[in-house]
Amino acid sequence: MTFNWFRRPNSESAEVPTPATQEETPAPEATPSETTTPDTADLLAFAKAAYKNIQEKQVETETPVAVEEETPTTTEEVTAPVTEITEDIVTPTESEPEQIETPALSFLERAAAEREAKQEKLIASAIETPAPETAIAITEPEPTPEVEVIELEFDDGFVWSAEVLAAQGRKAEDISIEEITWLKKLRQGLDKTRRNILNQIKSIVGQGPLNQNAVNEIEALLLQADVGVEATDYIINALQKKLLAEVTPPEQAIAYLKQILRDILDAPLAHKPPSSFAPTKDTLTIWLMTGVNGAGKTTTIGKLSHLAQKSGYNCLIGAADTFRAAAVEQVKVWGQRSGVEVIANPGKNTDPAAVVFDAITAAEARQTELLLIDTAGRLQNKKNLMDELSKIRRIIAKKAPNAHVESLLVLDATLGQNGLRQAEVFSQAAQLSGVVLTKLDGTAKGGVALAVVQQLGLPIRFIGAGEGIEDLRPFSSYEFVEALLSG
Ligand SMILES: Nc1nc2c(ncn2[C@@H]2O[C@H](COP(=O)(O)OP(=O)(O)OP(=O)(O)O)[C@@H](O)[C@H]2O)c(=O)[nH]1
Repeated sequence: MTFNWFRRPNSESAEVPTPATQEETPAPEATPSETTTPDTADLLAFAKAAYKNIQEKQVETETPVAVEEETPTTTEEVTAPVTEITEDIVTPTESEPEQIETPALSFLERAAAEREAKQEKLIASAIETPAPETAIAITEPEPTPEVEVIELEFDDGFVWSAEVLAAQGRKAEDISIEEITWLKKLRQGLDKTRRNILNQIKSIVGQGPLNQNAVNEIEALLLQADVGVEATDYIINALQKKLLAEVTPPEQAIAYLKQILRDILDAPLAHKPPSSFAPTKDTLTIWLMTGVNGAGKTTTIGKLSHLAQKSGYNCLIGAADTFRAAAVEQVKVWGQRSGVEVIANPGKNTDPAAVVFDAITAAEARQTELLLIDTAGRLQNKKNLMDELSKIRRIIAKKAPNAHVESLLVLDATLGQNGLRQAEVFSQAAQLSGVVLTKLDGTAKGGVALAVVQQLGLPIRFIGAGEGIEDLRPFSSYEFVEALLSG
């Protein structure tokens, strides 16, 4: 059965109820790990049962259990599109009615239908300037992405990951090797932040009532972890309220600290319906991917398209970062790797809105459920960026009025507070609805996640913890905080 990562039981968008998540926790004393987690011996038994179950499944299927690929170093080897269609794009006019054919046809028939549709000039759009180029390239993916087996090991990381899943009410028989592998990666990725800074905070908080010195120390450590001034103030105030007033046993104090961090991370979702974010089957969802060059936008699009494919969604990529020539090539490489088609316009200086237009046409013809759109990371100035993004939004609103649209900002965690300054420009330009935090592996600035949420008021939707195609998953505040403080 296909495992839907976007609706994973312990992710925010889950539809499956979790018996003891942080949202349902009335007080810090009753966090998942304290209420539902059995004692250590039981947890070990749980981990062993999960391990045995995964082993048995592996024997049954005799197929590789996880995917991991080398990041390609050059684009040339794989960029040649399998199919390239060159055609005239008839510039749509404002006055003509919109008619889009979405038949279930073979690939060639669909391509012909698209051509015909355009030739008949039946498509209206909000493109203000005509698309200068006259060719659309559809990079068809190779049939199956490469796979590589990941060894199943019953090690410390496995036990920790199983414990985190157990604490969220998961059953040993439902746990997959991929979930374990991801949690191990997350824990490893946050290792530096945890070791350098948060372990010290944990030991101070665990020592009993906070005196002023302890408060000052915690404050300095949080700032070092790039938690940011606002989130640090919030944490300190909340800790002081609780820990100055009462004598709290160390475990409870730490549980309280974890609760505070989760509260910050979950705050932007407080008034949202739980399943509002995951793509819905049989309807079109469009995610506009924004962010400065180098943040990991292209890589994220590749990883998301792979995740969408394996979660059972029809996915398509629109290469609308036409500002930088190499960006289109890079996105094509990722399309090849994840087995997802890329809609691009091969000419130079093409209108990104025209690419979006073509991508939506293709998405409608192919019954695409998730369309990922790459956008330019750098334009001459903020106004250009705003103009371009709003033009893209207008095209989407006109051409796909029923699509569910989200705008995600890709942020490089290693930049810490500097990344946030860039983020503010995008948040003014792009009507952002969430953040993808990349490169959490190997940085000591993992605390920036808290700053992002507190300062931008945006939820983190995905996190990246490595360069491989499997190294990005939906964000879970519970798992993140556990990896940060108890990994
Ligand atoms: N360690 C690590 N590296 C990452 C992660 N995500 C992306 N990268 C690396 O960051 C670099 C930049 O990623 P890109 O996806 O090319 O970034 P971009 O934002 O599309 O930038 P341009 O390609 O310049 O437009 C690449 O070397 C990626 O492999 C991550 O989660 N962890």
